[in-house]
Amino acid sequence: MGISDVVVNELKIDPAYVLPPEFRPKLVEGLKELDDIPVIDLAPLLANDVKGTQIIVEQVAKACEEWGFFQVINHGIPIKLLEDVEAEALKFFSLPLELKRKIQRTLENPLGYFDSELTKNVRDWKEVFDFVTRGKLEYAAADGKLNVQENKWPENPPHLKDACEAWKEATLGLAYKLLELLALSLGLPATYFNPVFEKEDTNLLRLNYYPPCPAPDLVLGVSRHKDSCGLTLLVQDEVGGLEVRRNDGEWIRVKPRRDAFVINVGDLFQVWSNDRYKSIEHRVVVNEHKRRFSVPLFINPSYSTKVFPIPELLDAQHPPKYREYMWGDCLQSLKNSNFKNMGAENLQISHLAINI
Ligand SMILES: O=C(O)CCC(=O)C(=O)O
Ligand SMILES: [Fe+2]
Repeated sequence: MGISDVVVNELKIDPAYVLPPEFRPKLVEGLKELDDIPVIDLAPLLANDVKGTQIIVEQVAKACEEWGFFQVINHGIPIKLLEDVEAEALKFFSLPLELKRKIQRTLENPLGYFDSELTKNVRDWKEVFDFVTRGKLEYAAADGKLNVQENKWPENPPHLKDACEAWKEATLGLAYKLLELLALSLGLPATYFNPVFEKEDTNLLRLNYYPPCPAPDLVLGVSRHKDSCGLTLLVQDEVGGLEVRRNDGEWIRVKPRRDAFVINVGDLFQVWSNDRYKSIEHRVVVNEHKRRFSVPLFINPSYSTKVFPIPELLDAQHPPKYREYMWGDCLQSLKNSNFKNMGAENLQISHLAINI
């Protein structure tokens, strides 16, 4: 029995949470807070200032090339909407487990409450509540059968749904503005991505609740991963814990800002941009004393969307680096691997890379 096993036993932590030593977080020491991810001020965009918006587009391009992550401020979304979501979420996550499990995620329907998500086959120190922004997911499975997965709202607290719906409306508006900035930053027409996301999107909104943890050096709130989606818009509370892997391999803590959204491009933008933009690994460190909340919105296309490098960005010097894949396959693989240990990685875009 190793030292960490003794600690795990003494702390009575389920070993399913405990990371292999090479993936454990370094706490405090080694934290590079000075080198923070870029912060982009959206005020000129909201004021329809054309010149100012052009500067934002350039900032977005640079941030996506260098970091894959940035924060936006002056985004126009009232903080009150977030406070309402957090207050209702706290009421929900404080309920006894058996009540929360009434709307538990299942293999058939991945929406609702879940406290046993796996990332990289290790259990995350978190509880989540998931819902899709369309109210339900509807798609034809591989055998042609129609699959319908409806949102599951708890009876208690009664206002969770209203608070989440108001948040959803506001953040979807911001997401569409960001998609336009991303299109422009790649030299494409502003509305290039709209058709991909307007029809039958599979957007997911998640409430992440990270309880205090007696052994934050042995576990993670979310293990290292890349978001397979198009775009993630995330708000976090003041506790902090989100870490982003810089291109030299160093983990950088994102300084929490109440007035900001943390934005990252997911795997879809890496493939569409043919590697110009990178989907970056990130993880969540938990806190011994404080609980933490975060609310990510994952912007996803329709189930049947075919994903491949954008032809306008390719030429003889820039041949495609990825084979085409269907977004729905990715979604399915992710759903299964989050739910149980498949003994292998879920579908990654690196599996689709063309070796040039
Ligand atoms: O809680 C956070 O800050 C990040 C969560 C995350 O990366 C995810 O849910 O994909
Ligand atoms: Fe993530």
